[in-house]
Amino acid sequence: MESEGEHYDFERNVWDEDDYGTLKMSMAELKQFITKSMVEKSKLDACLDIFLVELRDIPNEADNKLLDFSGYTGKSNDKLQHAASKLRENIDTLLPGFLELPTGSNILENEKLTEKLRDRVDRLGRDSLSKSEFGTQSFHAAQKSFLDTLVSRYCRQSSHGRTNSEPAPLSESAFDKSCQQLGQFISGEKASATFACGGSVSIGDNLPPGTHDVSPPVRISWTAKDGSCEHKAMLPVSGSNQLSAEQLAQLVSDCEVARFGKGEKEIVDPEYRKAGKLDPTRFLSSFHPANLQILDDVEQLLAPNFNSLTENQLPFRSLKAELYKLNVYSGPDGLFRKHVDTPRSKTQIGSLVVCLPSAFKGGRLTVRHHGNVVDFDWSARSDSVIQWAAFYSDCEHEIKEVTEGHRVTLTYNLFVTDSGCGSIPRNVNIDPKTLPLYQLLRDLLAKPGFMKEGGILGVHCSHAYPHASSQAQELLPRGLEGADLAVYSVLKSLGIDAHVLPVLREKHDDDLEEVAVGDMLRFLRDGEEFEPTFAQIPQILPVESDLEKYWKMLYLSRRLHGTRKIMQFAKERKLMDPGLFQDRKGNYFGTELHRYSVDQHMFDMGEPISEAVNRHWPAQFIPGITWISEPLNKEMAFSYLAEGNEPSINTFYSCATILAAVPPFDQRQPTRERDAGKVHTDGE
Ligand SMILES: O=C(O)CCC(=O)C(=O)O
Ligand SMILES: [Fe+2]
Repeated sequence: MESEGEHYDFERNVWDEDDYGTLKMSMAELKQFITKSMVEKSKLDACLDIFLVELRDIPNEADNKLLDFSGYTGKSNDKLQHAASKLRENIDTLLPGFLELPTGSNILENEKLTEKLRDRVDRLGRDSLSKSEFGTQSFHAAQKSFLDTLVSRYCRQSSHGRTNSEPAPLSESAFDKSCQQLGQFISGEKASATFACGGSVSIGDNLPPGTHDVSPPVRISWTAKDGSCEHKAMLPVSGSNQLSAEQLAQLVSDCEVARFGKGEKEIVDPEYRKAGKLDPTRFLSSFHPANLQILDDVEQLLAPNFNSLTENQLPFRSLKAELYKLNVYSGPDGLFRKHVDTPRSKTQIGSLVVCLPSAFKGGRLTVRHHGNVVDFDWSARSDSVIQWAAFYSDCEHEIKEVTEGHRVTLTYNLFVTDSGCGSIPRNVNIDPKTLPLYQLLRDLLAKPGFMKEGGILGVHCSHAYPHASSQAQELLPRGLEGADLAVYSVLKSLGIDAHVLPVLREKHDDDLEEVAVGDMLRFLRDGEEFEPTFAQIPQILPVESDLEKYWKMLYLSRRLHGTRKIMQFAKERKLMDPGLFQDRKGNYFGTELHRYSVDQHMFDMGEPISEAVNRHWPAQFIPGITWISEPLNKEMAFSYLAEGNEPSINTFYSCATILAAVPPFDQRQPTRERDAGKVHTDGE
């Protein structure tokens, strides 16, 4: 590592204390030169790849020697010539003047071009040119979506006459502030992103045993006020059923006046709380939140186990709900003003309110936490579904006036218990719109300046998951917890393509960086031109027939060597905002949640990381990510034996991330108000 004050010695390609006069070129010129050179290289490679894919499908007598043109005879030769003329046309389109060929001459006899073709074949590796793989390599949906986002951002930024690196219209500081705000919201033990959540369950008759997401009508029985007899009611009250309407009225009249705690005392004050109550000693209900997975959902979101995991283990924790009261808030003026519930014990973490199906108007529940607000307005569907909300104990909340009907709720105190049994991940029934994060993200995406041309948002998972285990594919994203679950389901509900993917923790390619930065520094000092070097991950992209798009895909998936060092150099010499190179910085993401593997073969110690990644851990390089949280929980990704002075084991680690492809502003879905509904977090 270089410390402050050290400098780079051009001649010896090392950093030392010597100083080095004035620079002939600026960082901006360096960047421009590199971009131009990489763009040209990508354009040429795009033309060559498209040609090679065509060539591969033409029968050739010179077995497998793709570039031995004498092996193509008869019809094959016709096809070859056709492919060649297309190659020529493509090169003339993308790189006019490059070929310097007289019209009519044969492009395949051009030395410069055949050399480039041979280089390209070598680079791709002869194996990958074998029929089955080259050009048709199956591409994961996630990779495709991120590549598309990158390409579209690149096109839109260049067509607006700005360079890639200039800040988007939202000023850089405003953008950073938004991201910071988002980051604070989702990290930390009691992240604001998850202070409350809610959902709904529909009602059905004659359900098969084992139904978890639909509830039968709810039966309630209670003792009369004077204890003389038992009454029963069924909710919802069906329209024409006079009898059940009377039963509901009976329930309301059998309630006692609800009190509330003020200091040490429990008092009655209809200005502050106007409601009826039944204590659990007086009633029974057929409803239990555990039967409908409500408790599991709440547990996954509000009570994940923080930082208490050993590697590769499933989190165990459990949430218990204790029935506290049945309450009725009736029109025209039932209400409960702002208050915080009194925790019943140290292990209580929150409250659960379940609103039984009974028609009413008004009665909105508002929950607040550190300046964030979530509303639960249940009136619209109050007659037909069960609706619920859960929130942390320290949240202030209130119920606005019920203007008509009866708002019947069951309230529960939520406790955490030390151990439970590991739960199998499943679909979550929480409505993302009820999550505090929903509003924040929706508002952010509604700003034209926020990622105006689209972009990629990266969030490191804040909980530990066995993301490199053999069960990882089944576990995630369904088993996401707390803030991670909130981020993922809110993004999805806002129409943003999000995926849980591993990101490689990198060791630096110091040798490569050193050589590459030497070239860059010589350019700065003397204006000496050079060929930028880069890593290519994945080695082969699916060859696009859309030439424009394909070369851009190649360009953006190439990682420039020397980026890290040149940024450091610029920073030390205060040359300019090293952010100019920021958009070339990026990370390697697994194409899916790979299972940890060990390769028994011996490899060269000094081999570039990209080679190891291409061989062991199918990945994609994604530059210019906007990270909004720090990496926390790493797991081993892959290991291999490396041959150096002594053989050693080289291990790479990865972290689980949620990666989101944010479309450009004009392509974002306007957020329609949707019904509170089920969110599938199983991928689609
Ligand atoms: O019914 C509700 O929505 C909340 C009730 C409540 O806040 C309470 O009982 O403490
Ligand atoms: Fe309350």
